[in-house]
Amino acid sequence: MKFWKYHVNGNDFILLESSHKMHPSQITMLCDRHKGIGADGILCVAEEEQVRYLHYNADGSVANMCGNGIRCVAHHICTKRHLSKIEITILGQTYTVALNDHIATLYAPIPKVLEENRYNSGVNHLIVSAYTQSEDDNVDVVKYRDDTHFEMTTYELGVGETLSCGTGMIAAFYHGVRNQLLSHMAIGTSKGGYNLLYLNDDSICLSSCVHEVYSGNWNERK
Ligand SMILES: N[C@H](CCC[C@H](N)C(=O)O)C(=O)O
Repeated sequence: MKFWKYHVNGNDFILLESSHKMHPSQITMLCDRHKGIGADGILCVAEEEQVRYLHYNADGSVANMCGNGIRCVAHHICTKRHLSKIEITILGQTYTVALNDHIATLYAPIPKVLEENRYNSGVNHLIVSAYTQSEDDNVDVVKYRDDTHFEMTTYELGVGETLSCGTGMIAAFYHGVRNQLLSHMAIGTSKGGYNLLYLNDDSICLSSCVHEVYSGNWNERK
């Protein structure tokens, strides 16, 4: 089966044009960085009139949303269909992504505030200043540098530490704005690179470069 390898700021994915459910053992094998292709997750894209996709974490679990993965899907489809904007559905929720050259902008709804430092920006994020373990949340260790800059390290459910996280960026940015630590536009940096974030009346824009690294054939073994 043909696959494409994508990343946004080092959060990397194997993209498959397939609507078949995958078995966890196939997922862990493909995401294995020594014995497989190697990735933080798999994006299974069903190309109907409305583009839908499923996001699998490297451990085989399903993620409800991924701010970086959805921008890789958008890049893939927009490039193929010569579009500059697309709507993509993941588990019944539809998001808009715009593509300008290789820069993808996700228009995400304002995160739900679950607790003072817990948000749902598609998936749950706990915003902390020093690492704490959580079974139910992605954990973002955030340092707010000044009112337009913050730095973040994310420990993701189903993956572990990643080089960047889109929904984490959105949650950390919104937390910063709510607590008067950030203005309505900021740059969020993680080990893998940076995003530009902007707060509108009813959405948060998240912009960064998407990279298609290579494509190849996966030899499915029985
Ligand atoms: N890397 C993703 C988040 C995936 C979250 C996932 N690991 C989970 O909650 O299961 C992002 O860019 O938003």
